[in-house]
Amino acid sequence: MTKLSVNINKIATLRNSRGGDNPNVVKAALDAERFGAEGITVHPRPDERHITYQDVLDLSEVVTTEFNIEGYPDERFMEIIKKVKPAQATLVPDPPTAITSNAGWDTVKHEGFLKEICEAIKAEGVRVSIFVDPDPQFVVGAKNCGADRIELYTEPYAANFHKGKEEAVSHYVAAAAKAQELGLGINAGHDLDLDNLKYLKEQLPQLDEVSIGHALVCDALYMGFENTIQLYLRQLK
Ligand SMILES: CC(=O)[C@@H](O)[C@H](O)COP(=O)(O)O
Ligand SMILES: NCC(=O)COP(=O)(O)O
Repeated sequence: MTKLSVNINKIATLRNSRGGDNPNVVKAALDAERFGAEGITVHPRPDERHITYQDVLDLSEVVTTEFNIEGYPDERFMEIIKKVKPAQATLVPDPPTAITSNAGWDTVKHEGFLKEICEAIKAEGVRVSIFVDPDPQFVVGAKNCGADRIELYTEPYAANFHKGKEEAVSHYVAAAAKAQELGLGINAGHDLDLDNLKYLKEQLPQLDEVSIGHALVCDALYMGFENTIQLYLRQLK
């Protein structure tokens, strides 16, 4: 079974745009869970452009499905992971100025750093997922770093889906096979949507979790939050 983790970053983007508390991210998370979401994902970035560190603390008090906190493992990220102890921490290599996540880790080059981070997070009883491009060498590297799971960076899949879905998904099939061989859990995320999700799931039936935010929130503007979450869940059945 592949779980749908709803990333609520963009709810916070809308809230921050007016400086108030509407929409309220805690309400959005609770509603998402009520509508069927099997996890809540947030990505507190150093500039707090959307999810703030206070949001993370507030959400940790109420989220009852899997809470997944994504981010670059700097001091502040590690501090919040140790304080909140979410179900999962997903390590992303984003520099502070990145407009969004645009690559996975080079887990070979950064093995020493990531190994220390994985050890520290796992010591807190938190599952560690490392965000990687669909390259078997980086999957092996994630295993060597001590990760429990990988998260396959699916922007290239989404970008090429309409040009040729078979070719676009082929790298992910190979990377997922390597992960399964190594006993790593398999997550996926970034730019997944109602067009490309079902095929990814069909080709990667062993997916543990997809985390989806931007397209889902955009779809919800037209189709409603509850209906949209139900539509995404149906792509995973
Ligand atoms: C790691 C990942 O792909 C998502 O968390 C992405 O980083 C979303 O971040 P933004 O919502 O800031 O675009
Ligand atoms: N890890 C991916 C994520 O949480 C959401 O990415 P996106 O759907 O906002 O592109």
